Amino acid sequence: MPSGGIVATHVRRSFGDVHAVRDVSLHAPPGKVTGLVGPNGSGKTTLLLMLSSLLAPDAGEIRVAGIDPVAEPQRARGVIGWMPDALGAWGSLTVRETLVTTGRLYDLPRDDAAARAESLIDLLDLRALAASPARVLSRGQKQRLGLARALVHDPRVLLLDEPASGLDPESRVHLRLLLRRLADEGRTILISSHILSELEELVDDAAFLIAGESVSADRVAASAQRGRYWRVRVAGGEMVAAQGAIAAALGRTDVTGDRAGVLVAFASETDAAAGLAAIVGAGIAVAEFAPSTGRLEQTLLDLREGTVAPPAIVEDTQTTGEGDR
Ligand SMILES: Nc1ncnc2c1ncn2[C@@H]1O[C@H](COP(=O)(O)OP(=O)(O)OP(=O)(O)O)[C@@H](O)[C@H]1O
Repeated sequence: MPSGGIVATHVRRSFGDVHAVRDVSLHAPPGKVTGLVGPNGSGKTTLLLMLSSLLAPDAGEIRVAGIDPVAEPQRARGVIGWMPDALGAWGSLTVRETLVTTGRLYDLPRDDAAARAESLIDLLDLRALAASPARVLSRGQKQRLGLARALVHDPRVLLLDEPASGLDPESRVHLRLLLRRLADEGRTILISSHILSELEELVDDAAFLIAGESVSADRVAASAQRGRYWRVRVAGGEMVAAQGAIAAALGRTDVTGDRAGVLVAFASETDAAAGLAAIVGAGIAVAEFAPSTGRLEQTLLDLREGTVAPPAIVEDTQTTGEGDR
């Protein structure tokens, strides 16, 4: 069993007939931001609740910074910062009062709790809202308060459920930089999300959950290696003509397209590079050539389907490319 950070071994939890978590093993090491990736209902929140000592597993072993949250929940809570997907309770308390009260619940002396609240208000950019009651905050502002609350007792481990949801682009960049800094200080960070484009930019590594089961590292590596769709955008080109020209350049009939470009599946990056050379060699003015999905999204699609799944079509496939004219 690996030590340090978060370690789960064959963890299981059912609710009556619903097997929310069937068999999950994972390791989130200190100093890294680890993503917990899975479709809706795959058991992410149930697992996070067990890791954070708020729900008992039916079977399996959990260690968080070396502590067993089942045997020693209070000790575990002392090292864990938990941010649920929705900020619960205390709507009438202000942002400042929420943080001071949380600090007091973690046994911080009054002055320390007040000082900690002020530094977290600055860290999470909540100064203008410090005296506002929590109930008037927007979803994104509540997310920031939720993260501040999770950090009150300077935890070594952070468990974050959908932390980026509701954040505008600037706040997402801020979150990414903050989480990187917290990880660089040696903290263990586990973040769940099903919005993979958000997670992609935040995490060092990812653990995948499918139908309550963790996916082995070998299977994830194999899925990540498999082919994917690439999107080609031709400079000033008209889409239908570009699609035909690219199909001819590649000698293929399975080339499709959408409003954002022409879509071609390649089995590997090497094949994609050779395909790009063939397209450029045929005199086609390529303005963009990139994978049509992010790495995490592609891996998850592959794990679920067992095949290269076609990407989401941006708009109807037989567009005349009005935007290009
Ligand atoms: N308290 C509960 N009682 C009964 N069923 C539950 C309970 N909590 C979760 N479940 C069920 O367990 C399964 C896993 O739910 P969970 O919330 O852990 O998934 P998730 O991966 O976090 O989903 P999402 O991405 O939608 O938040 C779902 O089928 C859910 O309906």
